[in-house]
Amino acid sequence: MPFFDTYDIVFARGGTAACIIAGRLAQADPSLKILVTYQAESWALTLNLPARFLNSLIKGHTVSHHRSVQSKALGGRSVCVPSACCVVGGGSAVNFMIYTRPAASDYDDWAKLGNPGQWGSESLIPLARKVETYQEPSGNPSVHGFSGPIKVSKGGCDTNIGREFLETAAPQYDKDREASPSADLNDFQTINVYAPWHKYIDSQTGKRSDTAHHFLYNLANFILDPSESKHNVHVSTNLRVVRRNSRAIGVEYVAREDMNSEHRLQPRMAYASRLVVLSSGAFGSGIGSAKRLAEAVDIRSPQFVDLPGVGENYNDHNLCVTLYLASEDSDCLDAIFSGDEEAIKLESDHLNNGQFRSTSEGVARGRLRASSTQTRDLNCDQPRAPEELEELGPAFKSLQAGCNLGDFHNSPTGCKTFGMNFVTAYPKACVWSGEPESGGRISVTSNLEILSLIFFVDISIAPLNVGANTNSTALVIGEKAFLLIADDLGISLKCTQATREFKGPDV
Ligand SMILES: Cc1cc2nc3c(=O)[nH]c(=O)nc-3n(C[C@H](O)[C@H](O)[C@H](O)COP(=O)(O)OP(=O)(O)OC[C@H]3O[C@@H](n4cnc5c(N)ncnc54)[C@H](O)[C@@H]3O)c2cc1C
Repeated sequence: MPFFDTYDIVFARGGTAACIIAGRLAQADPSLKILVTYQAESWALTLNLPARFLNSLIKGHTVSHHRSVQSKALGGRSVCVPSACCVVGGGSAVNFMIYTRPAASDYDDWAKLGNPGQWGSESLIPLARKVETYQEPSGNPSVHGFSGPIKVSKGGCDTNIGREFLETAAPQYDKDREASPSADLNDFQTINVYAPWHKYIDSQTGKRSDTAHHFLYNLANFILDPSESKHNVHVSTNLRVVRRNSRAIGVEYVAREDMNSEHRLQPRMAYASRLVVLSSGAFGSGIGSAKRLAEAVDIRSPQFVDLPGVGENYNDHNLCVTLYLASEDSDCLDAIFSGDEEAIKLESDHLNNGQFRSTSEGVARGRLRASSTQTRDLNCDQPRAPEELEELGPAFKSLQAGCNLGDFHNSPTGCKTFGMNFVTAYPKACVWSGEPESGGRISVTSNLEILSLIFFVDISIAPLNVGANTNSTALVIGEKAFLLIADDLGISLKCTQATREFKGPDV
């Protein structure tokens, strides 16, 4: 016999964007009963030591690996695309913490696609400021925020290897571009400069700054244990969105406390009286073309909406990592990556501040389709136009030149370069194609007893990929969605509820 609970708002999965929305809603109206569901037992609690960011990737507990079909453009190889999986805070809890924002024109392109006034840079840059505390006193206040929950800093220290790169790469080997330790690559305008990358790291605590810690765990009315009913914001494990006829009515889940009890794996039903928010990142949303999903081997669950464009314009972003021999005294993370406990202890508070330039973004395209509940058909092959590859060429070359300098750190075997791809989005206007003016909202209001809306909010609603890493855009989407949802539900934006520094069992 299942248990039943009724909440005002139920989140199916809680990644970067979802934690912002849940946290802001709880702050705006502390009486709201909110449930955030996610799968399995991974909390962001123990993932906030920056220097160990590769651990979450390697272990595979918090990241799923999607392998593409073999691609001619990659010489017959396939790429492996990691994606946050089964962790509260999603990508913000497991990603590489690199703070890169897109050009303002990227957001303006979204507006031009039929979303005027709501999704251009004029509306979104204030939200990018709102979400952050930029811990550089020299930061330009027209583009950076100084009182938001997410902390951005240099990560604690400059490295000798990064300094040397800046001192030699541009002046000697890439005379077309400047190098400046103080240039701001994240002012939505600056391009073509060598400068340090900032990180989502709090310079005061030395810890990762993720949305789980700064929007959920620190809420005064948040608890880990939903059986303490006086609290209003809960997180629970293992879920399945349940629908009745054409409506989402809530989420079926297995509660944390049931995992080890006699009720083990007994499903509970969490009804949503006002809203279900589906926020599963680029690989998890489960929406798309009805025809394609019907073709998939074992996907039998009925669809809420038929959105044929979804998945057909997958964009990845490329990151070129150049390997070279460095002198023994270089600051690096090798000891930490190889598990040296002493080095881990020493470095526990700070991620070294690597400084390198990434190549152009968003050049590989393809498609991403569910082929069963377990597998996805990820194809990164088409169209990878020759002119796009040409764009990458000079970037590869200048990276190689910059890293293979006789007077810098010479590699006797020559420089080896390899490409890495990380998940960003499959951004063919999956939600906006239906209702551009509604900005990410799909209304399923017919004959409702309980639920009025289901809201899809994550990086996959971006109608075009951005020329940057995507966490900053997921943060902005979260802030924007909060405003839209609050407006829909008639929630006042006046914040009344206190937040606190999270004092949980972290590292
Ligand atoms: C390894 C890695 C490194 C990255 N590095 C950077 C970086 O340095 N800088 C940057 O700006 N961006 C980076 N990103 C990208 C950035 O983290 C994402 O763009 C951002 O997190 C997207 O937010 P979202 O809210 O759309 O979805 P997510 O944060 O991905 O949240 C989706 C949620 O759905 C859940 N979920 C999805 N599918 C399933 C499933 N099948 N079962 C159970 N749960 C599921 C996940 O647990 C997660 O909580 C990185 C991403 C990865 C994976």
